[in-house]
Order: sequence, then C-alpha cells, then structure tokens
Amino acid sequence: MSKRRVGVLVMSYGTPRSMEEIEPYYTHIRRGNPPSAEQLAELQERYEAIVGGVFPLREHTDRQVAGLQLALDRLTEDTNVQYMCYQGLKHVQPYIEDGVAAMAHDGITEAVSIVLAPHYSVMSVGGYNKRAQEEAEKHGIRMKCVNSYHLHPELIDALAERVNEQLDAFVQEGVDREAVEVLFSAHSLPARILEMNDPYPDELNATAAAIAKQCGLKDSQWRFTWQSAGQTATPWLGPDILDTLSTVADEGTKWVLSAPIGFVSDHLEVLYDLDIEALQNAQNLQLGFKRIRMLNDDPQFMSVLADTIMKLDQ
Ligand SMILES: CC1=C(CCC(=O)O)c2cc3nc(cc4[nH]c(cc5[nH]c(cc1n2)c(C)c5CCC(=O)O)c(CCC(=O)O)c4C)C(CCC(=O)O)=C3C
Ligand SMILES: [Fe+2]
Repeated sequence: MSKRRVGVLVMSYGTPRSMEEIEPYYTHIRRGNPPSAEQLAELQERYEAIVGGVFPLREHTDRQVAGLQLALDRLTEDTNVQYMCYQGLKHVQPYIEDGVAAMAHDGITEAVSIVLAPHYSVMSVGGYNKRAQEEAEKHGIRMKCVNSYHLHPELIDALAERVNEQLDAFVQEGVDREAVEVLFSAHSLPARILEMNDPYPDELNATAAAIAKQCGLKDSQWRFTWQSAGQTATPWLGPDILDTLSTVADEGTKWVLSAPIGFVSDHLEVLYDLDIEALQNAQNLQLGFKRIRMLNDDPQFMSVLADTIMKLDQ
C-alpha cells in the first residue's frame, strides 16, 4: 500500500556560509538595501567574535531538520502517512521558495509548514508563512501553516529542565537558588506591533510564566525582557536586557540567569548579544551571569515539532 505523502517545510532565519556572504545576507535582511560600510563592518566583527570561520546556526538547522525527519518517521511507522521534510530559509539559500519548489518537484500536493521559532508575530513567523503560502499556491500545493507552539507541554518541560540545570549550577557554587533572578528574553521588534494587537509579547510572557511555574520560581524571581533590538529610528519593544541588568543590579540582585526563550538554536543573538555583550555588562555590574543551554536538536524539541505538525495535519 502506498502511503499518503505530506511535505513538511521547516523554516529558519538562515545564516551566512562564509564571511564573504555576510554582505548579501545583510542586504537581503534589509530588503535589498545594502548596509553602509560601517554597518557591514560592525556585523562582520560580531560574527568574527563568535565563530572563527564557522556559522553554527547552519549546522543546527540542518540537524534540526534531520532530527525532525527521524522523529516523524518513527511516529508514522505503522500509519498510512509519510512526512517528507524540506528546508526553507528566510534570508539565504535554500530560500523558503526553494524548499516549496523542491516539494513540487517531488510531486507533493499536501504540506504543512513550521518555523523554528515558537512565538508568532506578523513581523516574524507571519512573514515566513506568507512567503511559503504564496509559493505553495503557485505550485498547486495545499499548505497548512503552524503559527505558534509556545505552550506545548514538552517545550515547557525542555526549557524548565534547562532553567533548573543552571539554577543547580549556581547552587553548586554556593549561591542560594532563590537569590538568582531569571531573565527570560526574546528578539525585540518595532513597537508598532502593539498597535496591531500582535500576539508576540503575550505569547512570550505566557511561555515565561509557564516555565517559571514549573520551576517553582516566585513571581519576584523572574521577569521578561527584550534583546537584540535594531539600531533604527523607530522605537523597539523594551526594556532591553542591557538596561534590565542595571535595573536588577540596582534592586540588589547579585546573580542572573539568562533564558532566551524566543530562540531555539545557538546563533549570533545568543552567542554574541548574550554570551559576549550581556555578559560583559553583567560583569561590569558585578552580577554573576549564566545562560540556559539552547534546544538545538534535542530529541524533546524534535518531538514538540513532530507533534505540532501531526496535530495540524489531522
Ligand atoms: C523576531 C526575530 C527573530 C526570531 C525569530 C526567527 O528566528 O525568525 C530573529 C532571529 C534571527 N536574526 C538573525 C540575524 C539578524 N537579524 C537582523 C535584523 C533583524 N532581526 C529581526 C527580527 C528577528 N530576528 C528584525 C526585525 C531585524 C531588523 C531588520 C528587519 O526589519 O528585518 C540582522 C541584521 C543586523 C542586526 O540588526 O543585528 C541579523 C544579522 C539570526 C541569525 C543569526 C546567525 O546568523 O547566527 C536569527 C536566528
Ligand atoms: Fe534577526
């Protein structure tokens, strides 16, 4: 018996493959406007600081797609459906459109798409889904798009486990668990999303609150803050984590745990904006600073993605 084949478009931000590719990548992010020499140099320096020649996001995305394929294969072994994963990136090849075209080439007519970011904003996940849907229509593929999975119980489990792991590490160093302030964070967006009733801030707060509850954190022991805002004239959502570090230091906190729940992989915003920039700021404020491990291709995260896809496909 031949199985019903369903394409799975797995979308991610994308990262340059080399130092030379930073310029076209940045130009694509800026919707075709090349960055100034100064902006380009600044971004190149940030990549240089974290990578030394490797761009870790690419490998993590590849492994996430492979891991998801494996998880889906296991879950559908005795069923009449077969899921086939394709990668589609926002700002570098293979683009979202390339992933959809590859499905069409393989004769896929039904598909589900998912973004490797758990929270919906019309400016982030909404943009991915729009491009996927438009390309799918061109090829006559019926595609359903996952918007968010920010409260999936296994996602909360995996993140709570990571928070507990670092709180334990503080305890090992003789710090009282309740003396550590947990700073949940995500990529900032232009503040105008608030006027559009965008769910992004509420979804992020809901994830943070669910993790805090599962870890038994007191309300006074955690807060949500933004990170990685762009340097543009428009106002971005705040407060930024760098300001929040000063705030908590002023309040007498001595130890912070950074929990970047808006991201799922090790990449620039984590390895530079947190591990280098925020750490430096924390040290200047004499704050002890740790960060939770990212999900990357953790089997529990693969299971979150597989379950979310299969539920939408029903
Ligand atoms: C919401 C959101 C996510 C999370 C959801 C998701 O994952 O989609 C995300 C993830 C990422 N963002 C990334 C990289 C960059 N983002 C930039 C710029 C921007 N991001 C924005 C938003 C987001 N970004 C926005 C509104 C801009 C301003 C320009 C614009 O209006 O579009 C710039 C330009 C320079 C700068 O501003 O820093 C870079 C280099 C990388 C890859 C890092 C690596 O390669 O390791 C990842 C995973
Ligand atoms: Fe970004």
